Amino acid sequence: MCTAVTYKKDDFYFGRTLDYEFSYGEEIAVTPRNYPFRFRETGDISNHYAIIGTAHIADGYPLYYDAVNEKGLAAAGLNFVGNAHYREKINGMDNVAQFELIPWILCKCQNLCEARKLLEKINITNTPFSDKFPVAELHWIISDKTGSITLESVKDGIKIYDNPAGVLTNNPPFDMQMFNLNNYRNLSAKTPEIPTFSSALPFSEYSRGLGALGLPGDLSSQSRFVRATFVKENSVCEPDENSCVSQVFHIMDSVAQPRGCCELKNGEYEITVYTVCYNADKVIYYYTTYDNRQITAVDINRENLNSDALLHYPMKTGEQILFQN
Ligand SMILES: C[C@H](CCC(=O)NCCS(=O)(=O)O)[C@H]1CC[C@H]2[C@@H]3[C@H](O)C[C@@H]4C[C@H](O)CC[C@]4(C)[C@H]3C[C@H](O)[C@]12C
Repeated sequence: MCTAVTYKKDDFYFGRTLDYEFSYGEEIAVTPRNYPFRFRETGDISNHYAIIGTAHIADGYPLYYDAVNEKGLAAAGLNFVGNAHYREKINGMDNVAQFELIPWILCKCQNLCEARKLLEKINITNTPFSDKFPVAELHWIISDKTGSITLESVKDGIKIYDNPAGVLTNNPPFDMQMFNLNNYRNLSAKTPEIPTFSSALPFSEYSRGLGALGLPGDLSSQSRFVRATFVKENSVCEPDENSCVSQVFHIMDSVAQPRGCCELKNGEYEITVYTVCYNADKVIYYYTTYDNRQITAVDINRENLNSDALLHYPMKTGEQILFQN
């Protein structure tokens, strides 16, 4: 399972948890403006917006899972198993392989408005990167400070939804996730003053937090969608950078997976492998990993963005505990 969340304060933040039973060996990859991107069907792009994100690097190519470009446009791919459906090449369309989608959008578009326009002719193809990598069944959230959209390629064709929640998890399709929120419209951060259940019974306010009783606490995708949306919508924080970064990690912690609670058929456990929070305005990548809870950062502005050489930083995965005595 995975969850992506956006957060707007003075700056715009974009975060995601990557939940899985193993790691593909991801790194923080900075693609500078002159790195030549070779797209299988739409040609080469040798000059583009610089990109920072999480990627598995294969043969010198960044296979991005999530990323933001230097203009503040962000995107993330999340599992959409059983629903994602990609096609063969179609003449007259922009034929983009599933693994090319994030770089293709972030290379070309500086904001969500441009991304919407670009996606008008998209056909996501089932071309694998190589024999080593099966095509990943994903759907995507694409966001900037003005809002978010969800992109799904299903049997019926391409679906592009406005995403007013600014949240994405996994199955079911996005329109069903949004509809399901209706079932939780009574939830509140405040405890209701007057019980609506009955005026004849002696209800007591025996605990704080009663307003959100019924918020689903499990790890299913639909429950994480509701929970992340509720926590995000009720989130309160100061506008400075450290407070916002901390708050976005808190929102994502509300849907994180501790080892042991989600056992798979093969006896393995799904865990939150890493959590990333991008400041999309300042283009800084903040992350934690399952075993390294200290926030670590990579700032794109410290790199030579006019270069043509892909840069990558391995994630720091070991716990860093600060002893105070
Ligand atoms: C497994 C990841 C998604 C995690 C997730 O959504 N988990 C939820 C599980 S579930 O639905 O609830 O069961 C996805 C997100 C991005 C994916 C990677 C990116 O798409 C980049 C390449 C694409 C290649 O085709 C396959 C390898 C790969 C390196 C992908 C491996 C894997 O499918 C990743 C890492």
